[in-house]
Amino acid sequence: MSAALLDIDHVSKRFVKRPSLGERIAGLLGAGRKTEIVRAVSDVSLTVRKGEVVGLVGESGCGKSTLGRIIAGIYAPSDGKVLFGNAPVAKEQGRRTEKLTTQVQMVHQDPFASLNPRMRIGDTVAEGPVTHNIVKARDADAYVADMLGRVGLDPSYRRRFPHQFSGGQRQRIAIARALAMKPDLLVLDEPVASLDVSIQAQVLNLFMDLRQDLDLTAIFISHDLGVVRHVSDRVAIMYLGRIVELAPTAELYAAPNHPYTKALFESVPRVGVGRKDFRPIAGEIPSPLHPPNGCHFHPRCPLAGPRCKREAPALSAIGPGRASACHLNGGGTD
Ligand SMILES: Nc1ncnc2c1ncn2[C@@H]1O[C@H](COP(=O)(O)OP(=O)(O)OP(=O)(O)O)[C@@H](O)[C@H]1O
Repeated sequence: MSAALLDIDHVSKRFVKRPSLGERIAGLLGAGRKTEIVRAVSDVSLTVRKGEVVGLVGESGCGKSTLGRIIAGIYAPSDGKVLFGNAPVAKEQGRRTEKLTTQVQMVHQDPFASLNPRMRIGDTVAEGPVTHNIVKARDADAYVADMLGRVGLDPSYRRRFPHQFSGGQRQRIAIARALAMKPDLLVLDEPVASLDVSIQAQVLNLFMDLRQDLDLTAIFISHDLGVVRHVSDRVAIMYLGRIVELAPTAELYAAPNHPYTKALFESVPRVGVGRKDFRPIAGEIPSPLHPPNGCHFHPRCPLAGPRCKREAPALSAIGPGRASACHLNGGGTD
């Protein structure tokens, strides 16, 4: 088994949500909202080995992007630490977060928003590697041409602007930009969610090819269980800021353990004319401003007992390489 490359150690992230001007004025009249704390990520620990792809799955708002940004050094955690090759990925400088490594790169969901519309894509791809002395300015043009070729784009496209590309091509450019930094770890945040299904398959296949060619390690964030199954070696299921289940992909899909994971699988519509064999998860995701006590999933869990309301279950081993955070696995729910 290869060595740990990334060590996420008891990481939490809280955002301070301040009231808007209107809410502050309403506050003066006794009806406003106070400053509140959003608990986006709560006490997450995860180790990722070199060459591994770990999928991060969960419903909207469960903290996937926030965790991804912490791993990429864009946000500093409120508590805990993220070590990449035994060194921190970021540190806080007053109110700013300073990223300390170029070896972790992130690919964002919306390739149009993440590319500067006024820059030729060749300059966009070259900017990071030249700034960080990964390539000399005089060699940048050939370097960019090589990177575009790797992601299946014609190298002559480097003189074009982002608006001249389709969504799938823009996502390839975003991947080329990240790869140009010669990263050891990629964090891909919903990289295909904004693309048509047929284009999604092309970008996923590109990722799989690059993974093999470059021996990439990656965190692949998605709400789509089908996509994650295709690309990941292991999967972490998140619910309201916590990892509730972690397992090798094949085992998770064959036999999910946590009631939330099971509910998530059952909520996925399956292909089949006139079939109605999916069940949406009952109830709403609670707000991370006021997460429920105990197990965060208990208000929606068909198996919850009194203990689930009072005590948060720890993410504990349930078999080799598998962990789940449910009282049903030990001690019961009473
Ligand atoms: N900068 C921020 N300030 C305040 N709250 C934030 C900030 N970023 C995220 N949040 C809140 O933190 C929670 C987790 O958000 P996050 O984007 O990490 O979830 P997600 O699982 O990636 O969801 P989605 O798939 O919709 O992006 C949400 O309630 C979100 O509103």
